[in-house]
Amino acid sequence: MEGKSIIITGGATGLGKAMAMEFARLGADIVIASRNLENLEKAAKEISTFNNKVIVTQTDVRSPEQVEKMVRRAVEENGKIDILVNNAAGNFRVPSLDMSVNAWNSVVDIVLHGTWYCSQEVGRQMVFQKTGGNILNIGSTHVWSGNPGTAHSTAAKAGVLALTKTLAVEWAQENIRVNLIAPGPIEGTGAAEQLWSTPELEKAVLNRIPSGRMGTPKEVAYLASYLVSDYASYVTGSSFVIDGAGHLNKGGV
Ligand SMILES: CCCCCCCCCCC/C=C/C(=O)SCCNC(=O)CCNC(=O)[C@H](O)C(C)(C)COP(=O)(O)OP(=O)(O)OC[C@H]1O[C@@H](n2cnc3c(N)ncnc32)[C@H](O)[C@@H]1OP(=O)(O)O
Ligand SMILES: NC(=O)C1=CN([C@@H]2O[C@H](COP(=O)(O)OP(=O)(O)OC[C@H]3O[C@@H](n4cnc5c(N)ncnc54)[C@H](OP(=O)(O)O)[C@@H]3O)[C@@H](O)[C@H]2O)C=CC1
Repeated sequence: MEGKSIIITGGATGLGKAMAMEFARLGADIVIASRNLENLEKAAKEISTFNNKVIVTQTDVRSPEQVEKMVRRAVEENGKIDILVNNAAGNFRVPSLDMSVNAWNSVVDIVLHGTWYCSQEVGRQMVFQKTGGNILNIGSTHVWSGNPGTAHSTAAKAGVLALTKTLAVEWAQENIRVNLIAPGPIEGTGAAEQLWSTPELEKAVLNRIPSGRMGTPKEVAYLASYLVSDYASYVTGSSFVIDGAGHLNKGGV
């Protein structure tokens, strides 16, 4: 990945940070983008231990203007963009019947609209560069299994899956690959804080995973590294589940 310029939204924490660390270890220059500047700067220090260029940009992906600024900054600093990882997301548990309009909108805005704003802006830049490139979206297995309590996130991630397939077909002629990773529960992440913060919930989640454990951020980062690398040069429009067979487990008798 030497010389590659990579933007990772939500790159200061959880899976985003794990991907940023692994891509940096492999030689890439990294741009991490999210809202909390303190988190961004702390993560940048860790990522830069690999001696690469690490840029932070305080960006709310719900704002097309801020996304445009993020892309301009990445191009000014690195001269180009090779890879975008749409990882930023919001989620929390709330019964559908109690969910406020604002609660629905905040998650759909971050997950679906944010992914779209970033993809369109970066896609235009890649076409302008005439270099091709690739986009990796972070989805979720709950698109297929459903997940009571997170209707906003489930619906938005389903939109991201459909967008992945559509852009892969539309932008293949521009040599832009678009793929998706669908993780199941991964330990030590924002999802853990938001979705299984009590021992009871954690146990319920673990009980549904045939592999008997949650995934680790590094395991997701390794899959991401393959997908954004040239080893995956003929892979586009695909989604990759990484969940210890969790979404296949219907309980049995
Ligand atoms: C059995 C357990 C289930 C196991 C499942 C296993 C499968 C795993 C699948 C996981 C898939 C996806 C995972 C993830 O995406 S995890 C990402 C987690 N990280 C984050 O969420 C970090 C970022 N989050 C946030 O910034 C916030 O949580 C938020 C998304 C809310 C956005 O912040 P913002 O500042 O924009 O929003 P507000 O605070 O102003 O709130 C907006 C409205 O939303 C209402 N709200 C917020 N939190 C809750 C809550 N916990 N319950 C109910 N409603 C909530 C808030 O009240 C606002 O609405 P109102 O104005 O009407 O009050
Ligand atoms: N961990 C898991 O088990 C699973 C995770 N996923 C997906 O993996 C990805 C990473 O999740 P995870 O690491 O768990 O969670 P985190 O909470 O650690 O990461 C989410 C990141 O998104 C950023 N973010 C949230 N809202 C915005 C916004 N409006 N603009 C810019 N950045 C934003 C947050 O930073 P800030 O708040 O500072 O903006 C944060 O860094 C997400 O797409 C999630 O849906 C999917 C399935 C399972």
